[in-house]
Amino acid sequence: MADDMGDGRAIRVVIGDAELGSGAAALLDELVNEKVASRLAAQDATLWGPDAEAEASIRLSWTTLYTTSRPLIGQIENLRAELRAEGVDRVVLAGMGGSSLAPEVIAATEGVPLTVLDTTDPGQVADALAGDLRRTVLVVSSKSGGTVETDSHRRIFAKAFADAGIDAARRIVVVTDPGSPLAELAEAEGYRKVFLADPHVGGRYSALTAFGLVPAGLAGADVARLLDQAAAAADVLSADDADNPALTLAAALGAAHAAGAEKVVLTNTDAGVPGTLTGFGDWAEQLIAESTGKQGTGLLPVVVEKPDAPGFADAGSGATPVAIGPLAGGATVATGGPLGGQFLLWEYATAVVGRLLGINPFDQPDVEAAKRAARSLLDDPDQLGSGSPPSTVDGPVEIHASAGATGDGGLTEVLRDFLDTVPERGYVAVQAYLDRLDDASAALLRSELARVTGVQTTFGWGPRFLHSTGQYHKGGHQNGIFLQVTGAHERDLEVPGRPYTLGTLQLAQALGDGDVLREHGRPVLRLHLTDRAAGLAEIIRAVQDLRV
Ligand SMILES: O=P(O)(O)OC[C@H]1O[C@](O)(CO)[C@@H](O)[C@@H]1O
Repeated sequence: MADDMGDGRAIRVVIGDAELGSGAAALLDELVNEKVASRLAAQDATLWGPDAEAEASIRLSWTTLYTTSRPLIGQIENLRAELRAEGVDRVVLAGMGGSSLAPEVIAATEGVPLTVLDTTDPGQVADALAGDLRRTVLVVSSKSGGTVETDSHRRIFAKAFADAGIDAARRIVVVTDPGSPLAELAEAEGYRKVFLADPHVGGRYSALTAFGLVPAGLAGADVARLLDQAAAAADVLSADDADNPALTLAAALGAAHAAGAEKVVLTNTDAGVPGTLTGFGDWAEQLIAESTGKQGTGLLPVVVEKPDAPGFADAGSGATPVAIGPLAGGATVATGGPLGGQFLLWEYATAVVGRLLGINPFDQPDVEAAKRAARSLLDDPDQLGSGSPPSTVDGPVEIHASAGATGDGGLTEVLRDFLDTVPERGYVAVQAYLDRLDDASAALLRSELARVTGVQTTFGWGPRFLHSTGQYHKGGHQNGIFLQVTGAHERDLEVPGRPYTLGTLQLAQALGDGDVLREHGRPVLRLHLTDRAAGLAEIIRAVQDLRV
């Protein structure tokens, strides 16, 4: 157990299962003897073998961010005070994956309002635009400076500010890497402020860089405290000691994987308690999936709603139920401690799991394929159309069946055929290219499908998941089946300066990723909702009918 962290909660990892504990103990000895923790803290790029060394040598600065990010605190406070003095107190963040997941969990955990745009759903973006623009600052966050979703949001908001008679340049703040196209553009456009992040930290390890701290800090989160929490955890996480919580977590997950448990089911076991890490699973999901899901191996994170949700206590031998919070609800592993410390805990542990699995935890080789496929569809709008014609229609649901699902019957039959294709120890992935606020009921599909099938089931909002579990779907264990849900748009939005609308981009992303998954031999079923609310209700009913 680590030292107390000042707020009464220490960074800790507990293994609550004897068999898993003994498997982990052997790995733990190995990790301690090989001095993996101290070498990681010293940013030793040789830890993942010669193939990963070049990339690792420019990806390890996250181990000392609790020190190197300190100068940001004053800059964020000053900008926040300036904006407040101008009556600007609504923060909208445009950013995908590592450029939005950390600030979202920081803001949610601290209870400060932050509107996150990590979607191409026109309705969701239109709702964000409908907020009070006079009080709004847009933070545009992108390491590469070339992410299409984020660039689209910037274009849409810049025009909306201008249309409302607001000087857009004064309302756009940029976080990016030095020398990126976005950094250049921000300078050319005279945007209010550019925070240049440390380029030696990858997106999913960037929680404590400007990517995590600027949007959350502008929204009112106490980012200095976050760095204090990470600093307080640093010594224990870098110690070559069997009590090191990061080594314990890595050894548990590594031992579980070696025993066939390639899925990690995550849930909060202290939801509702003050200080609980709200939404932490979604951040950890990207870290784990993009870091480990490659070369046909990896850990598949399955984020579930609560400890008694299907897939957790009944995780089965193919999955490890991990509690974020106290060991409860059937969890075999639990992690505890404040947010800043847990960011660092999971980053250390994931990097160490990468070494145990023999992969490079700092690249994402399969993400680009889906981006390429979407781009080629956007370049050829004829091919895109509204997608190929449905194989059949059941009320408000158009069924686009592929291998394994005949599409001849109604929705229930099609779903039954489709679900029959899941391999033993496989998983079902629900991918909803919808509005995560207005179409929130889509998320019920995860628990309903998991309950009916008894199979581990993930849920992701598209295109957000493409920057998270999307890597694992193509690069990890090839035993997933994919249920895509797309929907008609009541309203669409032009992307200024681009020949496509947001709705077209959203559809291209769904179809493009579907094509890539099929190329990998994976079954894909797309259900298109001509009426979103009625269609979702219909799918949920059809899933429930599978029980009989
Ligand atoms: O910050 P960027 O460059 O816009 O990238 C966003 C996300 O896209 C990815 O590069 C690939 O999905 C993630 O690793 C990253 O967090």
